[in-house]
Amino acid sequence: MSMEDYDYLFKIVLIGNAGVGKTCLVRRFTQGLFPPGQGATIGVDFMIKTVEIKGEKVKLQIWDTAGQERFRSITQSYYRSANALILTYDITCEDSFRCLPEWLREIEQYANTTVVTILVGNKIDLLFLLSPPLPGNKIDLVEKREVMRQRAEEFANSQSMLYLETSAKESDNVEKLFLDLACELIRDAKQNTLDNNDTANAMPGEGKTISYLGCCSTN
Ligand SMILES: Nc1nc2c(ncn2[C@@H]2O[C@H](COP(=O)(O)OP(=O)(O)OP(=O)(O)O)[C@@H](O)[C@H]2O)c(=O)[nH]1
Repeated sequence: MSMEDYDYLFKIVLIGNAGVGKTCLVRRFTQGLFPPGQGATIGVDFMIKTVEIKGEKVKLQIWDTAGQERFRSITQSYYRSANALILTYDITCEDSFRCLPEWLREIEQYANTTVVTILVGNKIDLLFLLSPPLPGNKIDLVEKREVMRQRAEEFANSQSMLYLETSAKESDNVEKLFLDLACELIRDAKQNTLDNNDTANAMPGEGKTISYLGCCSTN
């Protein structure tokens, strides 16, 4: 691959429980669609999208991993070279939130110390579900959310992660998710060049912490 097509190349890996919407987030961002009847990912899959940020071409290599436990040993091997991880859960599924500490242990064990991690609560379009109204009744609004935003934000803060809520279905915050990550990675890369410190080749070690990331729009 020639360096001429882009200024930066970053590898982003999506992880999280099965069915939380990782594939749909990737498809929405890379292809602009919400795939109907999306089947479970087998092993890993990847897509590429090049974006332009402040006049610089950024090539994003996006790896979508299977959430199912039986693929864990395959997917773990993709953590190491990731520049960023998108840890995804489903805001309408408490179970997918409760598994987050388990995912964080995986990150600590397999990812690079310099990896940028963002927590994403997906499916915000399911916040309210319109149940079919009975004749003469008012339309019912049903709260589908099982994980309150504040709780998720507090968890993300405690783990020094950014937090974002998305809908792959309605396209809410999906562009923002990937573009903010790209901005953060560019900033890190520039900082590393300044420090003359090639963290891209850093080896994972014991007792890692997850690096804090600020967000493009806030700086
Ligand atoms: N309402 C709603 N449904 C979604 C959204 N994102 C994904 N889904 C649905 O959730 C189901 C699982 O989506 P996937 O993208 O396959 O989930 P995944 O996390 O990639 O699952 P694995 O590949 O098994 O790890 C599918 O039925 C999607 O249509 C969303 O933003 N809103």
